[in-house]
Amino acid sequence: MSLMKLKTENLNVVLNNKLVLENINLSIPTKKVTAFIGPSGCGKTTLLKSFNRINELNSECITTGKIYFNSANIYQKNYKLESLRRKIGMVVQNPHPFPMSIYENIVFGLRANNIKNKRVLDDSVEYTLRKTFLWEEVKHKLQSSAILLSSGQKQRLIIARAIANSPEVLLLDEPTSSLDPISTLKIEELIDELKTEYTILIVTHNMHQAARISDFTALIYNGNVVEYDLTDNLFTNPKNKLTEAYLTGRYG
Ligand SMILES: Nc1ncnc2c1ncn2[C@@H]1O[C@H](COP(=O)(O)OP(=O)(O)OP(=O)(O)O)[C@@H](O)[C@H]1O
Repeated sequence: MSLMKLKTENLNVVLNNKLVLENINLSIPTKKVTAFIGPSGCGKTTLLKSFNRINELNSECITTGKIYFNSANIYQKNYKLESLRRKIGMVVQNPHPFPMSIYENIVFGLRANNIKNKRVLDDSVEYTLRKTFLWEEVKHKLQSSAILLSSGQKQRLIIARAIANSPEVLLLDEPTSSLDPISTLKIEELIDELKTEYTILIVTHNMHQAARISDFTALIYNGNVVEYDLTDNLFTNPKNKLTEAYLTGRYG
């Protein structure tokens, strides 16, 4: 378990009376990139959102089973959700920074935690912007509105904002689907850099992207894990006929 950051055990998710995820058993290794691929509607995003219990914001969601995070079951009663969501940050498809300055976007979570020391806030802004390769691009305009950044810069800012909360895990839900090829490449390089410090789970529609950036891949189909393996194995030597059919474009 020590090399595993997250582990699901018989995870089922029902949304509005529909069984969306069925008996998911996955171990997610620490400081690796794990990709979830599969056809539209198969349950990838729901699976991603189960790792920080965001699904529960939908009152019609019923989750059963367990997810261990650092060996504690996050679905146990009284698990502290606020700390869970700080430690497991999430970045979604369309980058929407808060309508405030670049600086304030990044320190938002710190301020919410009552951190007021200017030096600490400044350091966090510089550290996270350097980490996301944005510092040189924005250091002269930290007080400008984040809304004015390009889409690719906004997505890196949102990753910087997640990192400012000192997470252990980053959940990325199709983080490049609205970006141009150059911005996509920058995010992919960033993910490669970030995995030295964080455990990364990514949902992507783009199989080439999964093959390029992930260490492990799970193919989800109809709410089930069809195959989960090292990305190289899954793409070059799939064990399941369904995986082979999906990878060769015969369905999905
Ligand atoms: N709030 C909801 N109520 C009922 N069903 C839902 C709800 N949200 C999602 N679903 C259904 O759950 C299934 C899985 O959705 P999910 O968004 O997890 O799939 P996905 O694989 O991420 O899809 P995509 O690749 O299109 O984003 C779909 O059939 C979807 O229609």
